[in-house]
Amino acid sequence: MYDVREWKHVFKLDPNKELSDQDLETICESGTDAVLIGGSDGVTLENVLDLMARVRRYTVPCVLEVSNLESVTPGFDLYFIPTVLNSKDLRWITGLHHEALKEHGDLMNWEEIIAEGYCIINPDCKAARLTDAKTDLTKDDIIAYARMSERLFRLPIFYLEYSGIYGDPSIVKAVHQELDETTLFYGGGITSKEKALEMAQAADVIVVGNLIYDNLGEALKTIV
Ligand SMILES: CC(C)=CCC/C(C)=C/CC/C(C)=C/CC/C(C)=C/CC/C(C)=C/CC/C(C)=C/CC/C(C)=C/COP(=O)(O)OP(=O)(O)O
Ligand SMILES: O=P(O)(O)OC[C@@H](O)CO
Ligand SMILES: [Mg+2]
Repeated sequence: MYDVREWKHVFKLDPNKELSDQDLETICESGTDAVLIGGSDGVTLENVLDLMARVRRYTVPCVLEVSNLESVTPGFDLYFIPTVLNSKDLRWITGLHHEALKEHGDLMNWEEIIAEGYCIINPDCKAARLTDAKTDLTKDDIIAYARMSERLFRLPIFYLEYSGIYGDPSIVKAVHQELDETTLFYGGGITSKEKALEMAQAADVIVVGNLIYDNLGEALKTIV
C-alpha cells in the first residue's frame, strides 16, 4: 500500500516548529508523496501526537521518523528507523534499536517499520552533532556506505543527509548508480525549484524540510 520506491518527493515536518493550520493544509494537499514527521531535537510525545493528529485530517501518507523512543506512538502509516552508519557512537547505529527491540520487540507490526541507513554529511547540522557523525568523507567513503546499505545489510532506504546545506549532485548521482534495490533519499538545502529538479534527477526521493518554515511558497515549487 505504501511503497517508498514509487515516491519522488517528501515534506519533512519538525514537531518542534510551529505551523499554522492553513499552512499545514497547503502542505498536506500539495501533491507531495508523503509527510515525514521528525527532527533531531525537542521531539516529544506531546508535539508528535499533536502534529500527527493534525496531519491525519488529510489523506497524504503520514510517517514518523523515529528519533527517540519516548515519542513513538501508534497511528502512523509507517515508521522510519534511522541507523546512522557514519556515527562514532554505537547508540545511534544499533544501541537504541537494541533497547527498543528488547522492550517492545513483540509488539511491533513489522509491516509498518522501514529501516534507513543514514549517512550524515554536513558537520554543522544538529543530527551530526547529536550522533557524533564522522563527516569528513570522500566520495568513495560515501559510496561504500551506500554499498553497505544495499548489499551487506539490505536496507530499504539509504538517506544522504546534508540537512541545512545543499549537497554535491555529482556525488548523489554516483551513489544512485550504485543502488538497484535500495531507495536513495536525498535531503538538505533544497531552497528552490531549480535545486529540487537537479536533485530529483540525481536521487530517487528528495526531502524538503527547513524551506517549509522559511518560505512555504518556494517549498511548494519543489514538488517536481
Ligand atoms: C506503539 C507503536 C506503534 C510502536 C511502533 C514500534 C516502533 C516503531 C518502535 C521503535 C523501534 C525502534 C527500533 C526504534 C529505534 C529507536 C531509536 C531512538 C533509534 C535512533 C534513531 C536515530 C539514529 C536518531 C538520530 C537522529 C536522526 C538521524 C534523526 C533523523 C531526523 C533528522 C536528521 C532531522 C533533521 O533534524 P532537524 O531538527 O530538522 O535539524 P536542523 O535544525 O539542523 O534542520
Ligand atoms: O531541512 P533541509 O535542509 O531541507 O533537509 C531536509 C532533511 O534532510 C532534514 O532531515
Ligand atoms: Mg530542520
